[in-house]
Amino acid sequence: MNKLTIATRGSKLALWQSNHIKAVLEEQNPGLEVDLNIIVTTGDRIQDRGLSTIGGKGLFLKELEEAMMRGEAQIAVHSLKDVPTEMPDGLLLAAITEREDCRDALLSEKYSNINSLPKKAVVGTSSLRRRMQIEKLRPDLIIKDLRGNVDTRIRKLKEGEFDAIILASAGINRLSLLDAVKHVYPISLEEMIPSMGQGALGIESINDDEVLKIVARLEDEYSRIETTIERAFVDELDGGCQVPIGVNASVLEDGNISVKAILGLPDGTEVLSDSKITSKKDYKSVGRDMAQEFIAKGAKELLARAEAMMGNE
Ligand SMILES: NCc1[nH]cc(CCC(=O)O)c1CC(=O)O
Repeated sequence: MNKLTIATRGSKLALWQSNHIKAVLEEQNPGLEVDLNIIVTTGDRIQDRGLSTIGGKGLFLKELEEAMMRGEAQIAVHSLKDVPTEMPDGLLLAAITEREDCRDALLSEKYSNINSLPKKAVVGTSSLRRRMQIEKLRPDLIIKDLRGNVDTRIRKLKEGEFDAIILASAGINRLSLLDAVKHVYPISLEEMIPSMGQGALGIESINDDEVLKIVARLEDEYSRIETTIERAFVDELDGGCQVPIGVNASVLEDGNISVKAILGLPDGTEVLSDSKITSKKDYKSVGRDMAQEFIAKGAKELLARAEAMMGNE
């Protein structure tokens, strides 16, 4: 094989990620030429409504997957957190890369962390998961919807529409935006649990031995273990990426795994959360087991109520 095409969205972050994988693949496979096929997805086109109100899974993937099915690309590079837990027939989540910082970050021109935000400060996020957790920490803040790609969100912060916004650290680091905003505060996992897969790239591939062999070298063992737990948890709860669920698994220095999860109402008034340390040998079952414990405590009912609230927003 001497040529491989990556289907990619055209946002700065998507292009950075795809170009990064292109560079790694070309380095690992001398003689291989990798090119990008840039495609506009439904998620990119719909900018006026909160994505959480549109519903539907995989809004950022559909057109990329269709291009792969038509043979116009062999792989797609995604932020793993945007990849639904169920893959379409014929396509595989062939590799999961080493994680960037998986935490969320608070960005502000005025305040250096969550505690120093004054009462009624306006915080921007369109993520129900982030909203739920910031409301739980600081019910006195005002949360306002914030859509758009990373650049747009930072511009709106700088224009003064918000006192602070929340973004994924991974996106900020990849786009070298640490200096674009005065304060970038990484929110600890104790304060805010990230989304499943946050910080990792998922390489989606056609089911072709030659392609799979090339892609397999992008795989990171710990990243696969951690995100397998996170994705199993969300899958068992039937949640997509637009639901208020935070879940994180982290392999610790001693080889055990710390797992934390939270879900509830987007206004933070009712949440279920849990954290545990588990052995690495249980990684295939721990996500589903933990989800079942949440379900026994009423998680499904809570998520149904969360969904009903979203519809009314
Ligand atoms: N929701 C969009 C999205 N998908 C992936 C990232 C960041 C990169 C990552 O988490 O891997 C972002 C931006 C954000 O949430 O701030």
